Amino acid sequence: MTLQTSNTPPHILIIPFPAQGHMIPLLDLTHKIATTNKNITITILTTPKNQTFLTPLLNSHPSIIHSLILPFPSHPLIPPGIENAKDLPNSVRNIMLSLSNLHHPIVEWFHSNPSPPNYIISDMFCGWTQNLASELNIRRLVFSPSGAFAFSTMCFLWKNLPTRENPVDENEVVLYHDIPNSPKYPWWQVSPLFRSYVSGDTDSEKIRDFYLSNIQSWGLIVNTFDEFEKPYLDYLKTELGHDRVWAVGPLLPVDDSSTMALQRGGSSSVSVNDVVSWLDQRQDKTVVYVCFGSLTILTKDQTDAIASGLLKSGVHFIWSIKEGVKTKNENDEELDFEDAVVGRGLVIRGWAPQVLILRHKAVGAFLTHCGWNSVLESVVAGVPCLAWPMTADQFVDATLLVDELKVAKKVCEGGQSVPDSDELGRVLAECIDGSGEEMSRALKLKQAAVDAVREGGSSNKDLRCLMDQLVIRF
Ligand SMILES: O=c1ccn([C@@H]2O[C@H](COP(=O)(O)OP(=O)(O)O[C@H]3O[C@H](CO)[C@@H](O)[C@H](O)[C@H]3O)[C@@H](O)[C@H]2O)c(=O)[nH]1
Repeated sequence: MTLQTSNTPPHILIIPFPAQGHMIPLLDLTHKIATTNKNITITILTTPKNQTFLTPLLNSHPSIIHSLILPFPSHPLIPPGIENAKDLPNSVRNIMLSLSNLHHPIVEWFHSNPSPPNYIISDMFCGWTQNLASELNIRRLVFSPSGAFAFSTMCFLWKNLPTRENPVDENEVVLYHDIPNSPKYPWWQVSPLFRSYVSGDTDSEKIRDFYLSNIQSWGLIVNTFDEFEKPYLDYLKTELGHDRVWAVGPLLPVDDSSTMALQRGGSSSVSVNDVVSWLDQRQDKTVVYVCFGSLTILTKDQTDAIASGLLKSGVHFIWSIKEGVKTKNENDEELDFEDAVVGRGLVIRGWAPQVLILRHKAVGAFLTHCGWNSVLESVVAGVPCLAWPMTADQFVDATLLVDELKVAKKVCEGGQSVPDSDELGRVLAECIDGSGEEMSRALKLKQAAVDAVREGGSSNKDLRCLMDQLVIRF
């Protein structure tokens, strides 16, 4: 590829995927890039309903970062007004397909721009931007909000297209034979995006093309760090056939009182001061934080089992949950769960200030679905996890935490599974009694994460190396 050259500093077009677990880390990366090189110009592509998520970033870097707002392309299966997976969690695949129709509007914008971008950095769910970058004669870097292990499994699946011998056996094992440690998972734990692939189907082939395009991208930026996932980062370099793989994580704001930290992915639905003062009244490492990310919708049975497990455990807890939870008192009368646990539990309906909660010294464990951002946030906080992987990359993430690094215990698995509330209550009580070895390992891992992003640390070096490449190559 012969690139256009210019004397002006580079201009980067950032294309996030509209789901909180994807937008949050890419916006964190954008913040880091803008902080590292103040001569750069950055444009972030968004659609009208997602633009508010950019506000803290635009306010922090008004002369560097700008937004490009394009209408959300309609899709027959996405109701009008829905532009973010958080509002329709099962729509991720359709949103991927729909967003690819932004190709032409972006080409038009590019050609009308006096200083158009020299690079695209786009989410791994926006594989269509690889063709876009080729057409514009610029380079694309794919951003993985998932870890290197998870990204490796996705490359493997879409390249090799493993199938089942018995097409109705959900337990048939998929062996990722060339990935380090030769991991294997039953079919039902394989990415649903891959499981929905039907050879020859137009949309399925588009999704496959998106993933194969990720593999062809000029560079790969992963929200992870060397000490956490080195074998998988090395594997990716071999697999992609080049060294332009940068591990720049954990991409978390360092200062938790900054607006960037407090408004990650949305404003808290409760007063942050109230949450902090509630936590301040608890002893160190006695509170369990419960949250399953931005997309999980628990069934009633799951919600009831968690509520009952929390009641039986006797632990202090914060539970961030979308739906309301009911329970019964000793007279068998129904009441709001939050009213039944006053003094012991805080129920946050909506959006919780997760990073701030995890970093509070009162928090001793995190019951999580193992979404990659939650994983990194717990690692940075030094909080051991109780893992309940449900879907997507979460089984792979749980393997890393539970089996490889041993900083978590598995309590349940599967998006439809319902834990036994007695057992859950017992594990919840045990996890904060100080007897587990997970805590000391979690503290060591925390140190490694903190060191990675420190001046001279592996992620800090990778970020600088990435920035140098962007400036020099341009
Ligand atoms: O009340 C809440 C709930 C969530 N969060 C934040 O939202 C993000 C959630 O991200 P993550 O933990 O990764 O979960 P998901 O939202 O489920 O993320 C999707 O995207 C991730 C990155 O690819 C994948 O690892 C997950 O499996 C996938 O479900 C985290 O930063 C949380 O701190 C809050 O701040 N408050």
